[in-house]
Amino acid sequence: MAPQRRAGSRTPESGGAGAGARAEERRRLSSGVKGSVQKDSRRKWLKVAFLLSSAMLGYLLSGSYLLGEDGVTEVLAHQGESLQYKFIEVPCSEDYDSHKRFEGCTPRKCGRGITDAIISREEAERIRRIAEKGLSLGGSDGGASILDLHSGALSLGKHFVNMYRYFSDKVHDTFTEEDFHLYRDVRQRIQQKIALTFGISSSSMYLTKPTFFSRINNSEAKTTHDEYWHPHIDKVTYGSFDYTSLLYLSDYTEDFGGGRFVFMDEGANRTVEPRAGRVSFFTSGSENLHHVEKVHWGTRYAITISFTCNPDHGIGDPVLT
Ligand SMILES: O=C(O)CCC(=O)C(=O)O
Ligand SMILES: [Fe+2]
Repeated sequence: MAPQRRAGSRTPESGGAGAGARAEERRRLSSGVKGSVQKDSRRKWLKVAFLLSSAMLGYLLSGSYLLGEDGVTEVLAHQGESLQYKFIEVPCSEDYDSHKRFEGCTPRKCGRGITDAIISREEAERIRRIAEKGLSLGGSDGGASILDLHSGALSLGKHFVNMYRYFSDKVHDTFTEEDFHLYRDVRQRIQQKIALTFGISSSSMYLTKPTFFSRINNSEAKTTHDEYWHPHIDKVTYGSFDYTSLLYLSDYTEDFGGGRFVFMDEGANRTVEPRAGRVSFFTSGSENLHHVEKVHWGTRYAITISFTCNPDHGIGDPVLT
């Protein structure tokens, strides 16, 4: 080591006064060695700490976890991955206690599921075309337009119209029976997946309203109906919902930027990146508080299909009227 080499070159003495000098030199050498050992071990620890923190940062930035302003952001489903099935159980909130309970349907098990395996990309594209056709009749002045095939509600400027009445002459040229069959088929498959996941009978749950296509772009909001980004609880917002499902009809980062779905948990945001054909479903109480990020560019299409346990709040599949 450099200090020893330097000291060694300066120790030619022997015996007498030289002994004291050597003792002094040994002490100096020994303290030099100790100092250098200490420095060495400090360096080693610094290296270990650096490697550990780099590994941690790498992990956090690897795409599954990111540190955001509100703590940790975890991606539950990346747009680029095809997910067979993923389920995350969360404790049920007490929200269901303040409503009439329907044993065998009202959630006892709560959580979130995501699957890319029950609706194909081709089917998603066909459904998206239904949305495009319908919404081409109207559309909001702001960034969020909806079309509800059941009630006929369609965004038009700053309001809604009943498409079946307002565009009665055009509706039959716009949609086909096949479109409505596809909706029913998709609704049934999602309903079965939800029933299987939560251990309930598919026949104990009913489609409920509103059930709607959404089209979102980055136009400035003109009315509160355009403000889709607020955190909310579906059971509070929509009343009858017990199980919410979302079928995505376009792709995050390919068709639009922003617009991820975010579960807002204490200390963590958990996101679902939209992917055409991806179904995300969850129990509708406050255990699944969520919001949609603002869309920065492009156009985002999705459809909300939800279910209730209360037969009085059930609706039939949309029909071409
Ligand atoms: O489009 C989405 O991802 C979510 C929409 C939503 O939260 C809702 O319809 O209640
Ligand atoms: Fe919602």
